[in-house]
Amino acid sequence: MIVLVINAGSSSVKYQVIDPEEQRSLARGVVERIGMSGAILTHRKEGEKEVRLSGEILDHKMAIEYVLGILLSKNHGVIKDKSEIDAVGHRVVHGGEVFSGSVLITEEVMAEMRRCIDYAPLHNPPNLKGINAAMQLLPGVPQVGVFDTAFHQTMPKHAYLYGLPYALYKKHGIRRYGFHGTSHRFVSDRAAKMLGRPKEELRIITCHLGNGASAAAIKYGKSIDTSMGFTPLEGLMMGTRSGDLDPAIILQIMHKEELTPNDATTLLNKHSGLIGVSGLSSDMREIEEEYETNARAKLAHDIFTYRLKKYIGAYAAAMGGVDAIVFTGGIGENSSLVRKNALSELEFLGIKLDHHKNEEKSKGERDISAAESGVKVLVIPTNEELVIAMDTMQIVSQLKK
Ligand SMILES: Nc1ncnc2c1ncn2[C@@H]1O[C@H](COP(=O)(O)OP(=O)(O)O)[C@@H](O)[C@H]1O
Ligand SMILES: CC(=O)OP(=O)(O)O
Ligand SMILES: [Mg+2]
Repeated sequence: MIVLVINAGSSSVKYQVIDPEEQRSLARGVVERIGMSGAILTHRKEGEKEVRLSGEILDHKMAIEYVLGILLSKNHGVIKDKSEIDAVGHRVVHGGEVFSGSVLITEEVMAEMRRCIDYAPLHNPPNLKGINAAMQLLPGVPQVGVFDTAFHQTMPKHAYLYGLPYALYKKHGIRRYGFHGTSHRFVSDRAAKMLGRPKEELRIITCHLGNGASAAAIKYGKSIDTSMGFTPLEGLMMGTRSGDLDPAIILQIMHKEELTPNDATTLLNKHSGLIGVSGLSSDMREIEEEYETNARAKLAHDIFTYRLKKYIGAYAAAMGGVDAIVFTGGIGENSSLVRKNALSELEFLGIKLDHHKNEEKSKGERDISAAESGVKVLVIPTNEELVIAMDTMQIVSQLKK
């Protein structure tokens, strides 16, 4: 089986061609600068060198057309005919309260997704554009939606409601939804497998640390709390997003700096976090390069890890204990300094790193806890695209029955 996985953002489309039966990726890439001058397609066929093409790509449909073109091409392609694509799996960021699992995309599902636009005005419209484009370009091919919010639909009410008038929840759906669910689900399942224990027995804290970052408390296989909220802005500090702050600050800076709601949204989402504090970069690698020499880079890093530590403590409390902590995402998988600082002085919770293992530059799944640690500390590379392809395969094979 061949599944095309699509993650459509506002000006980019990431894609991957996956054989879910073999759990193998055949090709992957990204189209960037859609609708701007000088769009770029970066494509890599498995086992080959990356290629870059540029052109004018006006919209998401053209982007996916371009992608299909390269997938069919003689030199860099992986299929001979469009009909070899059995299904398309789409990342959809916001599924509201309607979607607690992946679904076959129908007209009704599309209508529900459109209703969720209000909740995720930055994310859902491009996701829908990607779906519409794929439907037009691959007519008759089943399309599946996999939601960032779905895995967190198991949170209890006391975890997902804010201390706001209850009517706002009823009227406008104001509540915590949580995101990165596909990743939290995948790495918590992998963690249980690594530990050789059923997930129904385990309390796991998963830390997805990429450009966006979130932590989740997974108790006995279910998400019971997570740090992102109504939108992906809440919780941990991120590359360009503030994470938690006193909401009164927003009103105050809008007033003092004469900002419109749009300006404030941009300030909090694009100019805050690591880049805002350091004035240097949103990229953790660049922050770490100057950790010893640049006080603001160190400060940004320290805020990042201090806040992560606080969430780990909070989620251990929320679950009445913790059996494993998982680090994933570009930062979680690669930064030994983030892992070391976030877990420092947590011995009282039974958490003890093996510093040698933490520093090892290996890729892949690994246990980096000390032998005597009561809590396992695991590094597990995430693979959201594989999960999307697997869910897509499962839903499509049920269709055939
Ligand atoms: N070796 C490394 N050390 C520290 N940070 C790293 C390393 N490699 C990648 N990162 C960081 O990972 C982040 C990107 O994570 P990734 O999961 O790829 O992002 P996205 O959320 O866009 O998928 C960046 O901040 C990058 O600096
Ligand atoms: C929902 C979200 O924050 O996604 P990303 O990490 O891809 O920005
Ligand atoms: Mg990622």
